[in-house]
Amino acid sequence: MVVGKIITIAGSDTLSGGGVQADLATFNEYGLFGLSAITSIVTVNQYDFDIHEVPISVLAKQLTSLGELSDIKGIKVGLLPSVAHIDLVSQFIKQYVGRVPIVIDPVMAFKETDSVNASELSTAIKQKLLPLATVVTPNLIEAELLTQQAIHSEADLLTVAEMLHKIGPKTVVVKGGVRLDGDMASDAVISEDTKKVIKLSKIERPFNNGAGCTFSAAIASQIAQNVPVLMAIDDAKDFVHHGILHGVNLNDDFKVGNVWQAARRRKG
Ligand SMILES: Nc1ncnc2c1ncn2[C@@H]1O[C@H](COP(=O)(O)OP(=O)(O)O)[C@@H](O)[C@H]1O
Ligand SMILES: Cc1ncc(COP(=O)(O)O)c(C=O)c1O
Repeated sequence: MVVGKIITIAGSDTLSGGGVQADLATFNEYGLFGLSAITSIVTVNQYDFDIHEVPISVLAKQLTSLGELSDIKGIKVGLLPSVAHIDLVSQFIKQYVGRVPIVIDPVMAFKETDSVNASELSTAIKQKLLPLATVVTPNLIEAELLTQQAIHSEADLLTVAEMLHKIGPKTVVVKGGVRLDGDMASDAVISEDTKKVIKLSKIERPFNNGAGCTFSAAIASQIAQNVPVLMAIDDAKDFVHHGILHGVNLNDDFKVGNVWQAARRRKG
């Protein structure tokens, strides 16, 4: 058996909740070999975090290395810290469009990102990345930034997902997650012939750092291996649910712990 190769282009999370670390762990669980280009290094403690951008020339060299590899099965994109990073990654993934699935997780909902920067990033993501995407997976705040619409209900999730679908991605998943009120973690799914909300019970233990990265990496892993996209989304939801349920406590002071990607396999 030959193991398939998949690429993540994302930030490094020093505490391994999200980012490249979550993506690689997820790819491994789905039987793929993950390769990575790092866009930024995120340092975190319980009070704050900082995004240290990787210079554009260094990201370009990583992408050149990855571009020389054969038989890539899919690409997942996470945190891109500036418009210049978005431009470069957009150029890179254009060569793969129509050949392999491309999953874009438009990571922007860092509290420290000021609104000017968020609005610049959001405009660039809409123009340069969403039209290239097989699947795009914004969380509630990112979907609000991308559409300038407030989201308060499942109906709102569906409305903004439809707005984002018109920009060009084949499938849109807007994640309500813990941010939407209610007992359920609900996500809206829109594609050409689908309009639905998927939901599982909301887990109260706050071990969901990395939930979004893990969810989109799980979708990418499956569609890279020809699983139909709607089945891949349902399975990714189950995968991340187990990961939150059996998440990793960092220390007693941290309010949030990490998703554990091996949870479904190890805990069943
Ligand atoms: N506490 C939770 N209980 C159950 N599912 C959750 C919980 N938090 C997030 N999810 C689910 O995990 C996935 C990732 O969502 P979310 O955490 O909103 O993304 P992000 O990490 O990008 O903010 C979604 O399917 C969401 O519904
Ligand atoms: C590099 C990086 N990307 C993305 C995220 C977002 O993670 P999540 O999956 O919780 O949205 C984080 C969070 O710490 C991160 O450090």
